[in-house]
Amino acid sequence: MKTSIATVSIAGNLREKLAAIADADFDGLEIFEQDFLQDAASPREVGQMVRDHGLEVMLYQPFRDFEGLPEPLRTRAFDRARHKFDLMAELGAEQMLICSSIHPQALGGIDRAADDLAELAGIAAERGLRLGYEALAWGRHVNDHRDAWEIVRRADQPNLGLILDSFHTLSRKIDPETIRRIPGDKIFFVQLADAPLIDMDLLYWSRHFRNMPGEGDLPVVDFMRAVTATGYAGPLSLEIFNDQFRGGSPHGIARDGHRSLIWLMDQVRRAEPALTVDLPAIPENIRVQGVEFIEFASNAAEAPALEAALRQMGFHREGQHRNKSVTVWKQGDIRIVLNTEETGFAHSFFLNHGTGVCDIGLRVEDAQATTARAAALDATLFHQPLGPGELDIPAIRGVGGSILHFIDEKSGLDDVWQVEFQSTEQAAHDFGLTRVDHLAETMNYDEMLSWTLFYSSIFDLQRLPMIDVIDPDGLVRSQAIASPDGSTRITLNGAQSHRTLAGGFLVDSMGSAVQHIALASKDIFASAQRMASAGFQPLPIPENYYDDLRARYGLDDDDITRLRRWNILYEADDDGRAFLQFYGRPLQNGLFFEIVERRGGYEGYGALNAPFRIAALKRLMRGKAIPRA
Ligand SMILES: O=C(O)c1ccc(O)c(O)c1
Ligand SMILES: [Mg+2]
Repeated sequence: MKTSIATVSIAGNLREKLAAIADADFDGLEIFEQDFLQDAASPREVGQMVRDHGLEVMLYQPFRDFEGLPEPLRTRAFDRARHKFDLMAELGAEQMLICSSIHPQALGGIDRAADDLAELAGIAAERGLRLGYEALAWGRHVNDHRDAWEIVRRADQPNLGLILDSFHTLSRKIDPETIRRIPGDKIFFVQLADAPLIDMDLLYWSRHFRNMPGEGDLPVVDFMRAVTATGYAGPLSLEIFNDQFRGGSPHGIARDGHRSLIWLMDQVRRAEPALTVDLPAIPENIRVQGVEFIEFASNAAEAPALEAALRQMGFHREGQHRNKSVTVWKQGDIRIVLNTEETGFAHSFFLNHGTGVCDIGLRVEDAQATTARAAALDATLFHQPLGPGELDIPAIRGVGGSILHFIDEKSGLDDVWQVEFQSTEQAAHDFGLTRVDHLAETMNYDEMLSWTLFYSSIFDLQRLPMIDVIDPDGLVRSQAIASPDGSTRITLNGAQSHRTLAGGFLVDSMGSAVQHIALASKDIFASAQRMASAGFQPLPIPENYYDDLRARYGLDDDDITRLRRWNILYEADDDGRAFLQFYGRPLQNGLFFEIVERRGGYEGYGALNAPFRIAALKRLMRGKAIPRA
């Protein structure tokens, strides 16, 4: 499989783009005219720069407003094309994209367009160049790949073919199955882009909101299945116009793009096994069976506050690491690891971010298969020297400088608690907390798509619709991803301003990701009561909230009294499913715990309650001197 990306898709000047594209392992690129005109180097030098990076110029684009023009515009359009052909020769580009005309004077007619393109193809053939014709979704006369194909077919020139772009086809809801009828060798180039489903003007949508395959809502897998079925064997090229990407990290965006293409073709192969996909075999999306552990990095001065908070929530110190200053705290199926080592990864995390979650252990069926898939999807494997008797647990780098470890039963990695730890305390009691319900990770808004793609391409984690969380000082967008059985849930919260609670956390923790940890209770009222008697102080929720709640759900006085008594927030749907939650007070760096109970399989996360929670936290934090849990 040959991969390519249009220079327009990433930030930076042309040289930065080339470096990032080469680094991300693409085979080639589409040179966008603008990128190249802005560079000081001559076309010949630019061509050499591309080849010096080990890349190939796979397409020169775009050539606009060519077909269907009346004279004298028609002659001028041919002159313009000749000039571009000269330039392409210098650049070493053999193929040009012609997009369907939007010229106000362009005349319609399939044969007229076919005649113009056939004549131009003749001129291009003398120079050994190929032309590809693409239907823009907003083209004046041609805006459907079926019409573009009919024009190419009638023009009947060996060096004239069709260019398909998933955005133009899918944004107009044209059935991608229609592509299967086109001969693969007449498709000269394939451009890929996804996009979120937003009802807006096609041109505006295309120029600002495209994103990588798998980051949006368009049926890009169906599109590529149809393309693959034609026998098309040319490059797969990303052409992403996106406002955030233009200002993002060139390397990060290029890596995401490469990842998205591998994800896409892996999905194509799984959806339609009869197709031939030129991609090495990789394990399928990894099913996550839950969170095995959450590891905090801390130090001797800060750890006691966290230990006190754990005790107040009903955890006991179950084990002490045999070689290291690491303890494990347990309740139900929840394990929280506290690492106060003065060397190694956790320590460097602590130095960078302060006390925070440096490592998450996920339960999987096969840890080796997990890192194999992650590596194939361009994730970075993580290793650290092992101490005596320690297990080699596969790991990769995750969000916010943290690590993801993979624990399986198959290779005995789930024995780590017996092998590496000495048992210290027996459970005297528990407060009814059973498992990790979800982890809430905070990031800059601009990084959300990237981390969503990271999780959903490697794992079998599905995106729920994105929601807006209203912070009094700005908007936070929240993207939940969850395993199909709900055993693993992560919310990715994108902060657009440092004045939001989430944004403030990013500043204070120097970009740490896990801002809060939600633990599931089997009976939230019982847990709240027992935690309170152990000294746990919940986040106080104001009276107004409960007045509103009574009206919203028609709850009776007893219900309201009980909820208010324990500062529990409530959300429900029309089918009687409900979500109950309360929060602890922020610990070091603003990290906090949440206790939740899901009734009847409720799938949400309390979005309606989030503004109340945020306001309450901000009131507390403004009062400074945050009581330590
Ligand atoms: O937005 C545009 O003008 C434009 C240009 C060239 C393309 O290949 C495309 O898909 C869109
Ligand atoms: Mg295109």
